[in-house]
Amino acid sequence: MEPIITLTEKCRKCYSCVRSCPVKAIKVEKTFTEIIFERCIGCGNCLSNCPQHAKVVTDKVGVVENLLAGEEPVIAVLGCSFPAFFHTFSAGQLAAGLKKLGFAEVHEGAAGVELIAAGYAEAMEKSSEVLISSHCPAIVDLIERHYPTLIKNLVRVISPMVAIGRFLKTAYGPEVKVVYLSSCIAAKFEIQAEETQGAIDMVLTYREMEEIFLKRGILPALLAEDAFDGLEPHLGRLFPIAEGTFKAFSIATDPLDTEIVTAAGEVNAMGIIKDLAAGRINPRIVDIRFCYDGCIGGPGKKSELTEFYKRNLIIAHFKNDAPYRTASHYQGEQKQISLTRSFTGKYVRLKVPKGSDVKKILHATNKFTQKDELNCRACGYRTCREYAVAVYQGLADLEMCLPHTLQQLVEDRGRLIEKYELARRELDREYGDEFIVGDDGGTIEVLDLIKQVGPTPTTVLIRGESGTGKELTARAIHRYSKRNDKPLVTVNCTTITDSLLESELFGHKKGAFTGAIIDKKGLFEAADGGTIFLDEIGDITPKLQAELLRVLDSGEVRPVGGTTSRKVDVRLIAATNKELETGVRDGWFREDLYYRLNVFAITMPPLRSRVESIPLLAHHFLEKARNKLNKSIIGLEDRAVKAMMQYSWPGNIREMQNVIERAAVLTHDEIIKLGNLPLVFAENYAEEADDVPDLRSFKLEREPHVMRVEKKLIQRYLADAGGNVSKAAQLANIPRRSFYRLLDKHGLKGRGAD
Ligand SMILES: Nc1ncnc2c1ncn2[C@@H]1O[C@H](COP(=O)(O)OP(=O)(O)OP(=O)(O)O)[C@@H](O)[C@H]1O
Repeated sequence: MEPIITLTEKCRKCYSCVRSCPVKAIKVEKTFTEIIFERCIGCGNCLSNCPQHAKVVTDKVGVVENLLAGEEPVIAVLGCSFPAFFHTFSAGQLAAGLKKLGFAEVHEGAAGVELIAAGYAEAMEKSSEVLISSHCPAIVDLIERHYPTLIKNLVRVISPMVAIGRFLKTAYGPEVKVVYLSSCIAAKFEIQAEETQGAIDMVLTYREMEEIFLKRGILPALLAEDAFDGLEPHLGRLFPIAEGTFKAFSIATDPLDTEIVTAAGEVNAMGIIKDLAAGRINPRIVDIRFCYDGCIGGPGKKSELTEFYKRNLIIAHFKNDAPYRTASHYQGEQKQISLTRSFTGKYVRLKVPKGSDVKKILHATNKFTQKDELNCRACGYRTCREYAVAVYQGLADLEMCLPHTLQQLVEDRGRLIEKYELARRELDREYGDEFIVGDDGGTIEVLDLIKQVGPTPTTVLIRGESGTGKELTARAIHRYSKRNDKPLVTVNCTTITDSLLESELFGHKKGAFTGAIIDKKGLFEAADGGTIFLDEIGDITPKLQAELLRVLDSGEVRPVGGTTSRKVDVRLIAATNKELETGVRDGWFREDLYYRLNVFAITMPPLRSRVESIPLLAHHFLEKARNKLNKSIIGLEDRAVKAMMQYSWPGNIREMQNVIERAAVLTHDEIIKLGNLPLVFAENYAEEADDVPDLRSFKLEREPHVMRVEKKLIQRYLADAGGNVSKAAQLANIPRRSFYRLLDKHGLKGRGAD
């Protein structure tokens, strides 16, 4: 099983892994991304950079627990960077904790560093080639899989981990199981490689080890120190820090030396590998580690600690004496173990696209000219061309191009709005007739104008507040015209973005702008022979105003990006709820276009000035709602109609249509009542309706009742007080003088104080 797996259900295709993978070993599937292991170098970038934690280390905790529960002895080897991870207790306490878990012995991987030091010294002495250190498994994989020409430069010596594994299996016996603890993910890949397998049985990250301690309730900080086993290392302990390799291998370095070079971290490592592959540099030896800060910065590191602090921890461990108890089988003359290894070219050639293939993919993501290639890197590739190649090779998909996807969204939105408008009009047509209802003076005047201008080719400007019936009027003009067997194309100038509107109206040529994948005809051409209705004309940009004027004057349209024009025969009807005269004065509307449009103007009166038509309109919309909702509603309550006549209708006829449809939905009766209308209708109505009783007559009616009750009360207080006025006033809790006044008012008499 591969050491890293993708939890496909967690992957959200954010492309973080694609962006962070230095060798583009991530394949984009339909709903998740996947590692291509033939290309993967095990650097762990995809693990550390996945915000969803969808890329995870394959769980080996259970496997190690099973080993510990088995018959064979299990040895733990601590990678050289362990002091920078397990820093809250001593090395001896860590050894005690591991033994408590059931490990037979605990060794330091630093001993493996010292086992291979001689191999490096020999290579330095004998080789005439540039040497590249081979202890970092990510670098070995990088060279084997991506820079095979550098294989000859790799030092033919095994890594410290493999060295200690081979040593233990020789000295202790082949039955022993060796578990290596490390911050390195690539080590998990290394133990599976053909050239190195068999030395180590399992690699666990420090984090996984921590998990086992927690699971088993072992707190090393509370344990007494125990001794390490095996060979006690010295300089090998410095191996995980920058330049530590040379120190551990006893190779003298100097900062001014260009012969002995160190590089750590992805950018530096990739840079130096490229330099070496291109033959730009020729040092004697290069020590390369893929992780920043060397092995103390591996993917399984303690990220809350700084590099400096971790360095200090490594140096402190180097200087301190950890307890050691070296068994006899590790002492004296060592059995010979093989420290050399070979390397294999594992380069997988991906299919190379032809120039035309790349071009096709670039076109599919709206890149027609060099300027369109933004090289924004949002897809994770350095250039649009590299990305196009990756798409060709199946490593990337078209959606990964962010500017293209955003553009696509804008266009889809425009198309959806257009479709919505069409559907809305279809519904209007289905559920309502096209007739203009109303018998008030304003409506009759509008109908007369429609009849007059309809049959002519004259441009018409329809003005009026929103919802007053401008579009309905435009449709009526078209119906009265000689073009009524040809299309009426309606365009709402505010629902389409400015940039799209020009191409929507006049069409565009392929490649005219990002997104213009094919030639497209405009709506003027679609309306040829018929009528175009431009709603909300006051909202178009000055640039479009100029183009529209040109089309009206010349009767020719020129597609965006085109060089030739085409004659069209289109009648224009425009509508606006804006004060175009103010626009001309303030400069946002062209004067010449204004005069060109204002040849024949029809102004739609607001509903509040068509009060006489409200009952007619109300019944018209009730009929429409009844059909639409399939409800048996026979009429409107008088009070509801009166309330509608008192209302000011800021949203005009459209508002009325909506109010009645809503009331038809709400009512449980066959009649729409005042209570079915929005509250504001009832509120207005209560204040102004004429069947509310007159307040003055109410007062007059009330008075005799009040007098009768008042007289009875006074008589009762007098009776209770035995006729004594002062006492009666006290019982009534009013001043004596007031009580006398009430006695007078009702013609009663009482006694003075006794
Ligand atoms: N006189 C009328 N008779 C019947 N229905 C009408 C009348 N006037 C408007 N309507 C209806 O009211 C609704 C709104 O009308 P329309 O869309 O024509 O208004 P508009 O002025 O173009 O609105 P906007 O400026 O918001 O686009 C439509 O459903 C229309 O059928």
